[in-house]
Parts: sequence; structure tokens; C-alpha cells
Amino acid sequence: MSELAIQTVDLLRRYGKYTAVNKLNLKITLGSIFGFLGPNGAGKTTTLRMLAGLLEPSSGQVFLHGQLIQKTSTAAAIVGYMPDFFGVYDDLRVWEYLDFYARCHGIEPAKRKSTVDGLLDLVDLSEKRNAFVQHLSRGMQQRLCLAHALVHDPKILLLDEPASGLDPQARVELRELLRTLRDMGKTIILSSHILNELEDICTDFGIMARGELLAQGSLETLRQRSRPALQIKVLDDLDRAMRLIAAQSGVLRVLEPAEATPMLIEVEFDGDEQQASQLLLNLARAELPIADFHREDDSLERLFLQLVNNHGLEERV
Ligand SMILES: Nc1ncnc2c1ncn2[C@@H]1O[C@H](COP(=O)(O)OP(=O)(O)OP(=O)(O)O)[C@@H](O)[C@H]1O
Repeated sequence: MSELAIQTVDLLRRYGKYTAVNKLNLKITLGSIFGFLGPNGAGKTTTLRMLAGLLEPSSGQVFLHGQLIQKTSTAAAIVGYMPDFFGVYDDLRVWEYLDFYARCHGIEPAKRKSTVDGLLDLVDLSEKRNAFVQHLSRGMQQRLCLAHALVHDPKILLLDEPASGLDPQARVELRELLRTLRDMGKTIILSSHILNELEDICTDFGIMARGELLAQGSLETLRQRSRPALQIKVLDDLDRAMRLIAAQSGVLRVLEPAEATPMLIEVEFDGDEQQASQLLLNLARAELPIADFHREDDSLERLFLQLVNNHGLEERV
């Protein structure tokens, strides 16, 4: 357990009769950047709030750095939390905002100035130290809130949707900042819907849907769980095409086209390139009007959709 920054054991949270988080067994290694993915309402915020000690679990346990968390204050000392919706106080200058939170964390007056200066430097807001918080851009406010989460030098950072509302340039800056924080030895958990944004920065992922953890691990581990696929677009004769495809070697399953793309057939396929080529040849020989034929890439987005769409059909973590 000591190599884990976070471990949860059957973590469960109900709101009334509704189970928002259902027996989560998360394992997050020290020093990782963990991308927490899931559609709206999956239970990500509820989980992060329980990890931060802000919300009591209905049952189950949270371990932070191997320590069983029984008191909010224990979690608060180890964790810095940045919520998805943050309020900033009007009529407070940037340095005053951080100074206020430094006081809240009991940082001595003699150390407060250097703490605030260090944080402003880290999040690249030194030039804005005297600006009013409400006059900062969205990206700058986000960085200020990150500095707030870092005031007490926590070992673990929980960031709820940190990239939401940021323009592409601000996202690049955020990514650089997260890498710096990881190099400082922090473990970072961030939730997001922007899947492609996470792929190159996260070392590990957890995918959640309807309160359940569907998969967790490195991209490689997740890829092993996904089924490779072919996408074939026909212009006509859909039923004949689907029957013919289903009979070819390497084909595991032929999926009904989605309503939005009525002529696009997705095929679960574990054949090699030779078999893919033979499949295309047989479709052409049968004079089926093929407009597109390609292998799906292994992007995180496809893995995510496959896992979420198959939820309930396949065995859980
Ligand atoms: N205080 C609450 N009272 C009742 N139900 C709640 C409460 N907070 C969250 N829920 C419900 O719990 C479920 C999980 O919500 P949660 O905010 O954790 O999901 P999420 O994955 O963070 O979603 P999003 O990506 O939309 O922020 C949702 O169905 C939500 O409506």
C-alpha cells in the first residue's frame, strides 16, 4: 500500500436512495498524473470530494499515502483540491487572496510572503500580484486557484475539470504547469471530459460511468481491454454488406450502424492485415459500393467510448 498515493476500498456514496459512487477500488501510484474520465454524472466530483475529505463516504475507506483517513483534517493536510466551479472574492488583490489562504492554513507571518511569492512565480502570475482577482482572465483565475490548492504544499493534488473553459494556449500552459508539479514529486489527479487533452499528459487513467469504475491503468493496459475495430462505409445494400462481413475470417462482431451514421458499419476485428485486405477484396468482388474502409486508431477517446458503451455488457473491474 506504501507505493500508492491513493487507495480506496469499496468506496460508496449515496444521495438519498441514489448511489452516485458504487464500491470504487481506485489505486493511484505515487508520482502519477491520473486522468479521471467519465461522462456527465459519472460520479467523478463526488469521488474527488470524498478523497479531499470534503464529503463523508456512505461506506468504504480512503487511504492517502498508506494512511487510513478518518478525519477531514488529515485529508486536508495531504491533499490540495481545486473544485470545478470556483468562486473568487471580489475586491481582493491577487497576493491578498493567496495570503488569506496562507493564513487559513496557519502559515506563520514570517513565511507567508515567501510562500505567496513562490506560488505566484510557479503559476506565472507575479506580474499580476496587485491586480484585482475579478479582473484576471479565466485562465489566470484557474492558475490562481491552482496556487490556492498548493498553499500548504500538499503531496496530492485533486483537480476537478481544470481545463474546462480554457482556450488552447491556456491549456498548453496548464499542461506545462502540471508537468512541473509532477517533477516536484506531487501526485496529480485530474478529471476531464476533454479526452484528447489528457492522452499525452497522464501516465494513468481511470474510466468511470454511472458510479462505477470500468477500468484503470496505463493507456497500454486499457488498450489491451479494447477490441480493435474496422470502420466500413457502404453507399447502398447495407444488409448484404453486413452479412458478407460477418462471414469473413478475423471478424468478431458486426455492429448495427448508429442512427446518425446509417451506412457506417463498425466491425470488431482481430484479424491481421492480410485478412483485412481479403475482406476488402471480397466486398469489392461482391460489387458492394464501399466508400470508406479503415482501421480505427487506438485513441483514448475510442477506448473510452467502447468501455462506456459496453458498460453492463462486460465484466467490471
Ligand atoms: N448533493 C447531491 N445531491 C443529490 N444528488 C447528487 C448530489 N451531488 C451529485 N449528485 C448526483 O450524483 C451523480 C454523480 O454526480 P457527480 O457530480 O459526482 O458526477 P460527475 O462525474 O462529476 O459529473 P460532471 O462531469 O457532470 O461534473 C449525479 O447523478 C448527480 O446528479
